[in-house]
Amino acid sequence: MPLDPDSFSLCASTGDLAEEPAAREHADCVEFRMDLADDPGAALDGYDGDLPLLVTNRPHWEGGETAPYARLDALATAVEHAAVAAVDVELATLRGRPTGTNDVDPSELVARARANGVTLVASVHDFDATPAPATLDALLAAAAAAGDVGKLAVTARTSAEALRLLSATQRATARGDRVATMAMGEAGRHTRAVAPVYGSRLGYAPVDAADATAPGQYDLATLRRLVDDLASR
Ligand SMILES: O=C1C[C@@](O)(C(=O)O)C[C@@H](O)[C@@H]1O
Repeated sequence: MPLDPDSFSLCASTGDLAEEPAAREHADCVEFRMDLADDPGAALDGYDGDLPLLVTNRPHWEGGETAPYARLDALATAVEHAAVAAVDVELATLRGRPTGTNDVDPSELVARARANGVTLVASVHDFDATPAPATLDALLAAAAAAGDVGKLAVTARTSAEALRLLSATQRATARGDRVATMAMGEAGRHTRAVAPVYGSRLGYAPVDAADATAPGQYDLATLRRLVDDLASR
C-alpha cells in the first residue's frame, strides 16, 4: 500500500524497527532512518510490524549518517519490501548530485519505487536558516514536482522565520502542490503541530523525545495529540 499523499501521515522516526510496537498507538507509519541503523537490510528483512514504512537513507551532506557507498542501492532494495509504502529521496539526489558508488542511479530508483507502488517523497533540508519567501516557494514547487510529496525542513531561528515557512506552506497548498513542511529548532517547534493546518502532509516524531532525529521534535504521543486537536477545530 502506498502512503496516501493526499492526507496527513504521522511518522515515528527511528533507526530501530524494534520500536514499531511502541509507535503503533500513535503513528500512521514508521520512518525507518536506514542511515541510523546498524544493519538496515537485515532489519528490513526481519520486519513484521503492522505500520507501513517510509524508508530514508540520508547522506552526510544532507544531515544524515550514511556514507555514500551503495546508498541508493540500499534504497532500491528496500522499495521491493512489501512493508515499504514510501521512500524519501533528496531533491538534490534526484537532480543528479553525485552520491557515491551505486549500481542504480536516481532515475532507476524512482522507476523501482513506481513499479512497486511506493510513494516518492522528494526532500530538501536547510540546517542553518529559513530562506527568503521566494526561495521557499521555488523549493517547495520543485520538490512537489519531483515527488508525490515535496518535503522541506528548514531551521527557524526566530518566530518570524517559522511564520515564513507556514506562509509558504499555505501558498504551496493553495496552488495545488502536495507538500510537507517543518521548521527545525526551538523557534520552529510549534510548526510541527501547526503546519498540517496549512496543508503539510507529513509529520515526524521519535517515540521517545530523547531519540529525536532532528532538532525541536516533539515526542510522538505529544505530536499526535497536538495535530489531532488542531485538525478537529
Ligand atoms: O526530513 C525529515 C524531517 C526531519 O528532519 C524533521 O525535522 O522532523 C526528521 C527526519 O528524520 C526526516 O527525514
